Amino acid sequence: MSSEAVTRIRVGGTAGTDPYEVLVGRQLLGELGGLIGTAAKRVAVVHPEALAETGEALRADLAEQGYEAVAIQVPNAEEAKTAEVAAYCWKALGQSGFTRTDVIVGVGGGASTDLAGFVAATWLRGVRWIAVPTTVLAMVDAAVGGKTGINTAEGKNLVGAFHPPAGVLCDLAALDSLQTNDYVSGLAEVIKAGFIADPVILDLIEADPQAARTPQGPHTAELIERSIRVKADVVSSDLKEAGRREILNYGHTLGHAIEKNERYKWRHGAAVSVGMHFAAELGRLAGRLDDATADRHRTVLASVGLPLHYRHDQWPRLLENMRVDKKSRGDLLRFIVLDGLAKPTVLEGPDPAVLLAAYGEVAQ
Ligand SMILES: NC(=O)c1ccc[n+]([C@@H]2O[C@H](COP(=O)([O-])OP(=O)(O)OC[C@H]3O[C@@H](n4cnc5c(N)ncnc54)[C@H](O)[C@@H]3O)[C@@H](O)[C@H]2O)c1
Ligand SMILES: O=C(O)C(=O)C[C@@H](O)[C@H](O)[C@H](O)COP(=O)(O)O
Ligand SMILES: [Zn+2]
Repeated sequence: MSSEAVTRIRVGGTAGTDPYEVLVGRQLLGELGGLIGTAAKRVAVVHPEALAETGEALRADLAEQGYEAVAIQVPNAEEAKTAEVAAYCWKALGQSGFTRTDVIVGVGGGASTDLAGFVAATWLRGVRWIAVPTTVLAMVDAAVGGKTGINTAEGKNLVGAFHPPAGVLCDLAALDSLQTNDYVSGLAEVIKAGFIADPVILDLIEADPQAARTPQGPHTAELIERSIRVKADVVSSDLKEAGRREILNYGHTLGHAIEKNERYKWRHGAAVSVGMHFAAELGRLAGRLDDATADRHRTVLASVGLPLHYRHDQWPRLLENMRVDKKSRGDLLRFIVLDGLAKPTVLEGPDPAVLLAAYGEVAQ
């Protein structure tokens, strides 16, 4: 992809939802004014501490364009996804007289865009918002599809709303300042998209895993765009997770349980990586998944430096945590597993002995 090229990926527009575009390229912030539109008087830029300069530059730019622009700085990472931080944002909006025609811009990683989207979904029962994701994970997954939310003491993303953005601007230049572990964490969702829908993603990573770990890798834009297309396709057909959208939860049942167990100090992608390893072993032991595809999980995840294992003594706590997973129905645990490469399906109420055996492969 040349530095000038912009890829536009359409999302939604079905079943009464408004369509929007995900733009992938460089120097995309010129698109922001058009997305905000002329009805808005005020714009709130929600950004994490790590992007204080970016947030302020955006605010100043919007102010120059004539908007009453405020920057709302929130904590980095999962510390932003709390009721207290949401309340802080509501207060800032209230104090600036934010009305239904005004617009929120959520800048940052998935934690920031989840929070900003949730604040947009709840303020005045829903205002327009635009996502400016700045991590791989937020570009390929969190900022697309309208799942917004925060965590509670009882679990991950337990409070939230489906509230799609009006547009998503993925400026690849933002990735240059990411720490390596944050970059790599995002690759877990890229690899997820590979296993559930687009195996070319896996081929591209396997061709040069070291290059895939950096924004300078030759396939960065293609990996990001392919993953976005997977997500866009799924959420366009099932925005509110009535069925098919559950496949995007591959690896997340155990992954979210690990995140809660670690008090959200692990990156989401790292936990999902262990969760995908577990889901692969579960699929294998349930007689669904062939050995080669199950083994491929270990090799491709490990090749980019993602974790495969978790503490052996934690199974009872993880099992407890998994009960509040959103795919659970009553006491029935439900997992996404693969029937084969790119053939995701639901495994309902697996035998507890099979679950334990699958965890045995992951435990260390
Ligand atoms: N809504 C969804 O559909 C969806 C999908 C996947 C994940 N998520 C959520 O996304 C979150 C994880 O997102 P993440 O992996 O982006 O982590 P993150 O948002 O926690 O960001 C990681 C760290 O990088 C910093 N950062 C962000 N952009 C930066 C940049 N360009 N340069 C330097 N530092 C930067 C952040 O401030 C943070 O400290 C989790 O809360 C997860 O639940 C949501
Ligand atoms: O968009 C979805 O749907 C997903 O499941 C994508 C996941 O990567 C993401 O982590 C999502 O936030 C998990 O949703 P949850 O409903 O299990 O909280
Ligand atoms: Zn995820």
